[in-house]
Amino acid sequence: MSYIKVDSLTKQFKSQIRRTGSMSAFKDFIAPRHELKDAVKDVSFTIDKGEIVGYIGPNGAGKSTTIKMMVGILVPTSGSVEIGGIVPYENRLANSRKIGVVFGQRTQLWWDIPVIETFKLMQYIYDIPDRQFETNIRQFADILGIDEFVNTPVRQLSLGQRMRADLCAALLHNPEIVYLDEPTIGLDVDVKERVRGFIKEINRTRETTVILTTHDTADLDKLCSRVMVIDRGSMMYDGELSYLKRNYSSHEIVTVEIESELPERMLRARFGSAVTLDGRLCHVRVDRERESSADCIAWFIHNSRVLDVKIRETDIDEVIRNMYGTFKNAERESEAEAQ
Ligand SMILES: Nc1ncnc2c1ncn2[C@@H]1O[C@H](COP(=O)(O)OP(=O)(O)OP(=O)(O)O)[C@@H](O)[C@H]1O
Repeated sequence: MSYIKVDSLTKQFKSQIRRTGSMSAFKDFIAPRHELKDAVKDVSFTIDKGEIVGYIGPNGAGKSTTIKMMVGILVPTSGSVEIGGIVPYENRLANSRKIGVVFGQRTQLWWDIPVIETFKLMQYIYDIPDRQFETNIRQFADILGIDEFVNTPVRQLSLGQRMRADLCAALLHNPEIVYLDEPTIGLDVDVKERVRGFIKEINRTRETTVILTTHDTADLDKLCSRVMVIDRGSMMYDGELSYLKRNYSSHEIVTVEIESELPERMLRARFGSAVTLDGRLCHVRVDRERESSADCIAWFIHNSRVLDVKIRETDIDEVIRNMYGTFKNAERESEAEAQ
């Protein structure tokens, strides 16, 4: 049976319509006009216990609004949410014991006190037994490497240190679900890896359900096999990440390091403007409709001594743009057929 059930969820916000023309500001002040906008429109999905699901979409798509209804901060205009038998916005206290939340751009830690004191406050608020508290701190400190700054006041932490402390704080009470909003934004590569490793480990060992919003393709690759894509409030896709990438990723960037530089003329003759040169590094934008990365690499191997090869896939925002473009074209075609 599904652990999270979201059914026909809709949230409308009232926003003011601004007039234009003479005296518009005055008219807006005297007689404001409003309209209702759907931030989330008829969204339905279910999630099983222990799943890691990526919830992705462009800015303003409706991700945070959905999450806010799932954590109980916002009440839906219509539709429903049920999490482990609890309706979050009707029973916020019971729901808050089940969930942990991390927002990459904000912190829930107390700014002026050392990290460990913040953790102790969490222990008090959630009434965490000493043994659980100590075991968790030890385990989280090991994976996240927080020992070195656990006595430092939060305001003196770097972004990467703060994010690790935030993750730790959000999981001390053993929540059944964690909502992670851009947990790796702005972090360096090592810290990103630590954070991803931690999320994976918590999911594997504790069966914690993870709902992750991110614009970082690597987060999705490393953590989620299932993604839900929302755009303009509506669910566009719910399924395998691999399917999405296979079908809507238009290109890859192949970077080849060669032992000695090739003549630019020769590279242009083969790849045209798709190649960018950076000394012995050649970056080629491979259009997947026209050729494969393997063909591109084979050409370099044939014409030079190749030292290293890296392939970078299309980022997730572009995948979504491509998907959205395909849907729009299909819509236009079916409208044309109907006429
Ligand atoms: N309190 C509010 N009042 C009015 N409109 C709002 C409110 N909160 C969100 N919106 C609008 O609802 C839409 C969805 O916003 P939401 O924050 O859910 O998007 P998002 O997908 O989380 O975007 P981002 O990736 O930028 O965080 C946007 O058009 C936003 O302007």
